[in-house]
Amino acid sequence: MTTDRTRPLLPRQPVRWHTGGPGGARRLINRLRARVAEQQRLEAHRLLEADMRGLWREACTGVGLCQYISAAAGLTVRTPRFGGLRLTPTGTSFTVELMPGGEPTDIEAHALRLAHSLGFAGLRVQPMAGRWVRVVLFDADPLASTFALPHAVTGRADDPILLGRREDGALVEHALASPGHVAVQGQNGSGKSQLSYGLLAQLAAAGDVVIAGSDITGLLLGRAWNGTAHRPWQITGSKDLAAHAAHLDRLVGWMDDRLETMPPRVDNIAPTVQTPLVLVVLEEFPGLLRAAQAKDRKLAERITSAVLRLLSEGRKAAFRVLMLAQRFEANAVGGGYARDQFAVRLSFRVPAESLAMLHGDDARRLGPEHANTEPGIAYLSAPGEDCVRLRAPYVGGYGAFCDRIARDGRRAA
Ligand SMILES: Nc1ncnc2c1ncn2[C@@H]1O[C@H](COP(=O)(O)OP(=O)(O)OP(=O)(O)O)[C@@H](O)[C@H]1O
Repeated sequence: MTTDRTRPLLPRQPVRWHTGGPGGARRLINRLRARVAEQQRLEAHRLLEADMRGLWREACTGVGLCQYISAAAGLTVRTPRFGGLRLTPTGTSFTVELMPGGEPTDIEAHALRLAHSLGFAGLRVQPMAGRWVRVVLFDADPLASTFALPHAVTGRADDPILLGRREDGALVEHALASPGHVAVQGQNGSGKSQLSYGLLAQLAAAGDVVIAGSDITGLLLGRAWNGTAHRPWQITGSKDLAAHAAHLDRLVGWMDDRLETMPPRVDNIAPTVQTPLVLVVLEEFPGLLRAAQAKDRKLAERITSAVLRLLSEGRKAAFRVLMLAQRFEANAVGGGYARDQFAVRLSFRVPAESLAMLHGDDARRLGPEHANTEPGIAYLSAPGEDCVRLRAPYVGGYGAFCDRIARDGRRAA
């Protein structure tokens, strides 16, 4: 038997790598390089994660999203716990455990300032299982790019029309037949007209919708609608304000007829071709009221009371109001009661105070940033949509709107 001790000493052989020839050597080197690259990537990820964890903690403390805990060693700060960082080709996100008693809205409330502290343009919070949420970071505002209104039109009042696109890319729609008047506010050049062009262009062809209303500017309603079935129900211009009051009275009369002739056991008229949904558009309504007040106080009261009646009783009679104003101050739109009647509320760029006025105190935190937002970006509050930020579709210039109405506007029978 040969043991190690008895085995004859052989000359030392050089170590040989079994690489399978020159091609095999290249493969091996490539594998080693890939492994080194992967280790470097993991190390870089670990360092970035540690940086982000530190920044998150500092940012949360900075905005007051923290709890101070008194321990034997002194005062410590607790912030929502950073979990893991995820880097994908589509973006950066990380998980966070909410603090005891915390809600995702606590993070949303400071979204912009937290995102800026982390070096990003914005963030969104996605609830996960249990107390965990995912914080998704944006390099650029997802609503920064314009999107064109598709060429589709709705055929019926209960078909949804497009209001805009949310930050996550989902489309926000609204069926006019669903109960609820629509309020739109925004400073000059903030995007009210574009939104209105889009809404009216989508509805212009519907057989069971009449687009009526008052427009002192004569741009949204009026000339563009010549030859359509809608035009006789529209009044424009600022010369004859009494005509606006008379026209609104006429619409109230139409509503009253419907309420009086409501079939038994029915308390809500469903729009049909015979009893169409009447969309009463009030373009720059505070301007109409101001002009009427300057002329004759009684005229302003008459206009206010007609609009109040349309707002408070219109829903049952298939009347909906779309009111546009720079600011929805109570005294500018016919009082706080009038303002309360709007279920769907959209705010383009407005001062922070105006945002809270239309969307409630919860919207106050969004005010400073929204006061400088780009044209076309709005906050929407509606049943099922709690102060959602969206981008309204872009129709094009005024000419493009006129072309759409000329092409799609329902013709008089
Ligand atoms: N949804 C949008 N997408 C892209 N650009 C928009 C959008 N809305 C508005 N804009 C840009 O902003 C400009 C002003 O918009 P718009 O005329 O709708 O504002 P407005 O609030 O109606 O202003 P005013 O009260 O002066 O009539 C448009 O000409 C367009 O360039």
